[in-house]
Amino acid sequence: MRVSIKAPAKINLTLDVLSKRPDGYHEVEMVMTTVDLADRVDLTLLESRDILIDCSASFVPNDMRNHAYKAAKLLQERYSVNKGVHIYIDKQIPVAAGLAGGSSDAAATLRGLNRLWNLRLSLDELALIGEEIGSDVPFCVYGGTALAKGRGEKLRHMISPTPCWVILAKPPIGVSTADVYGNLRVDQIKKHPKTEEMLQAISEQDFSLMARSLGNVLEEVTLNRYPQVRQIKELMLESGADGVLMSGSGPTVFALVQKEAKVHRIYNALRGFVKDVYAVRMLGESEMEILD
Ligand SMILES: C[C@](O)(CO)[C@H](O)COP(=O)(O)OP(=O)(O)OC[C@H]1O[C@@H](n2ccc(N)nc2=O)[C@H](O)[C@@H]1O
Ligand SMILES: Nc1ncnc2c1ncn2[C@@H]1O[C@H](COP(=O)(O)OP(=O)(O)OP(=O)(O)O)[C@@H](O)[C@H]1O
Repeated sequence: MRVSIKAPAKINLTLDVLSKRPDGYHEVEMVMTTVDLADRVDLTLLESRDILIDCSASFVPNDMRNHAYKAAKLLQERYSVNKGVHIYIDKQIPVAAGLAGGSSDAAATLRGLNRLWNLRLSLDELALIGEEIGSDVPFCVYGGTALAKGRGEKLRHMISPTPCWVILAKPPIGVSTADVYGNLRVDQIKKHPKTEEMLQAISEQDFSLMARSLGNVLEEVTLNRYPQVRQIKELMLESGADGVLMSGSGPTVFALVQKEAKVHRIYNALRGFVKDVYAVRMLGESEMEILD
């Protein structure tokens, strides 16, 4: 028996940091949404309790360090499951990019194993388990669009933003999320994003307000360290993007574009500069489908 699950990337439309917590995490307030750039996670039932993992990208760990492996192990132990699984990840989302690729693979594994192992858990129960793997995993369990608080696990689900194009460009550097948060001085943040305006833009389906309300306090940390990220932002804006922002801790930068006619121009301008460029659509929650 086998199930295949779509594991989409996320972008942060806003990312604000409110304080540093005693546990080392940061209290955040951020608006996240899924986009149509996705890994595929194939789960094949094993009659033994083995958890085996393979990935199409050789540089992704294929052992207990993989977030999908952690998800399977946690579920198996928590619910005393006497079956196992072979996990295959067809990697399409760039790694260590600020797009939550590993978190989405873990979330897809939770959703898929819920079916494969017949656990009958709710999405809320899966999200609680996801919290133990990483701060972005609960959001990835549901997908769609949400306001996230706490360390990222407290979610308020929202309708999807008005449809638009998202052009993603990743420079050839990997960024550690822990390093970026570690280099942020919360008391010295110059400009906090206007989260309320972003929420209004989404609920009123106002594209131009959404493009104007983009903001991410981690951007300054990564931009100062990696000038290529700033260059990509400038190139996107010069080529006609309606709004531009770094996603998560970076280094991926995304452009929001309403008119399809502009997409090719921006895509081509970026391809002359970096290899990893994608033009995709935002995803609604109904598209978080199991493939077979
Ligand atoms: C940057 C974002 O991707 C935006 O969505 C998330 O805030 C990070 O989510 P993530 O990669 O799932 O993060 P985790 O795996 O939970 O944490 C990685 C590291 O990032 C830092 N971290 C993460 C989340 C948070 N709210 N505060 C933090 O300070 C911590 O140092 C932590 O050790
Ligand atoms: N299934 C997986 N896919 C990608 N990376 C994984 C996976 N499992 C573990 N990792 C490890 O996690 C690290 C971060 O990868 P990932 O692609 O999830 O980062 P990210 O997109 O920056 O995440 P986030 O946006 O949540 O901070 C990588 O260095 C990789 O070694």
